[in-house]
Amino acid sequence: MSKLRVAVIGAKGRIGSEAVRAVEAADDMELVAALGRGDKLEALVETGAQVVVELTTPGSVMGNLDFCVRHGIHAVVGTTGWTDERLAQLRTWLDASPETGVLIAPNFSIGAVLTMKFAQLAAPYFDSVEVVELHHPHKADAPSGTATRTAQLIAAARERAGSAPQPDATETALDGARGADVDGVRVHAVRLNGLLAHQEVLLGGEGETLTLRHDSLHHSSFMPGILLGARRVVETPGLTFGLEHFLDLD
Ligand SMILES: NC(=O)C1=CN([C@@H]2O[C@H](COP(=O)(O)OP(=O)(O)OC[C@H]3O[C@@H](n4cnc5c(N)ncnc54)[C@H](O)[C@@H]3O)[C@@H](O)[C@H]2O)C=CC1
Ligand SMILES: O=C(O)C1=N[C@H](C(=O)O)C[C@H](O)C1
Repeated sequence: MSKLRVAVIGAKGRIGSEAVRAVEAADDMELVAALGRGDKLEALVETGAQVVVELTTPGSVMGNLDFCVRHGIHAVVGTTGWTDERLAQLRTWLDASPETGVLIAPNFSIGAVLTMKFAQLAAPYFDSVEVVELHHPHKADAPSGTATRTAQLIAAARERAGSAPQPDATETALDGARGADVDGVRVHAVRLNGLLAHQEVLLGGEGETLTLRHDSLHHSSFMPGILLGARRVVETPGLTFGLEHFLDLD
C-alpha cells in the first residue's frame, strides 16, 4: 500500500519539530516536506503532499490554509487563534474545493480531548465553573485555544440544560483579576517556566467541588492525535473542528 505523503509547516517550532519526527517514524507515512518561516509553499505541490500538518502562528495559518485548500491539499491544523470570522472564511474556501478536508484541533492530546468532554458533561450539574490554563512562558496567545474551546463547550452545555447564571458577587476588581469572559465562563491563564500545557476545570456546587485536571508533560502527547488526524482527514471532506469527531466521542 502506498504511503500517505505528509508535509509539516512550522517544522522548526516546538511542536512542529516533534511532528516531523513522528511522521518520519510512522510506517504508513512519508515526510515529503518540512517547511519553516520563509520557505515557499510551492514545495507542497512540487513534492505531491497529500496532507499538511500546520503548526505555525495565528498570523501565518490563514495564508497557509488558503494555499493548501486552493491546491486540494488536506490539512491538520493545531495552530491557535480561531475566531468565528476566520472559520467562516475557511468554510468559504472549502466550499470552492469540496473534496478537500481540514481538521482544526484545539488540542491533539487524548487527555485534553477527554477533559473537554468530561467538563461538558459535568457543567450543568454545578452552580459554578471556571477554567484555569497553565502553559510555558513562550506561548504567544492567551487564553489557550484549548481553554477557549473548553469554556465554549461548557457554556453551550449549560445553555442547553437551562442552567442559571453563575453566582458572583464581585463589585470591584483589578483589571484581569477575574480572568477573561468566554461566553460567560471565566478563563484564567498562568504562564510559568517549567510548565508545558496544563488545564484545570473547577466546578463548584452546594458543599462540594470537582476538579478536572489534565497535564501534557511532553510534546509527544500530541503526536498520536496528529497522526490520527492525518489518516482521517484525507477521507473527511470539509471542516472538522475538534479531534473528538475522529475519536467517536462526539
Ligand atoms: N493543537 C494542539 O494540540 C497544539 C497546538 N499548539 C499550537 O501550535 C502553534 C505552534 O506552537 P509552538 O510550536 O509552541 O510555537 P513555536 O513558536 O515554537 O513554533 C512555530 C513555528 O512556526 C514557524 N512559522 C511561523 N510562520 C510560518 C510560516 N508562514 N511558514 C512556516 N513556518 C512558520 C516559526 O518560525 C516557528 O518555528 C501555536 O499556535 C500553539 O498554540 C501547540 C501545541 C499543541
Ligand atoms: O502553545 C502551546 O503549547 C499549546 N497550545 C494549544 C492551545 O493553545 O490550547 C494546545 C496546548 O495547550 C499546547
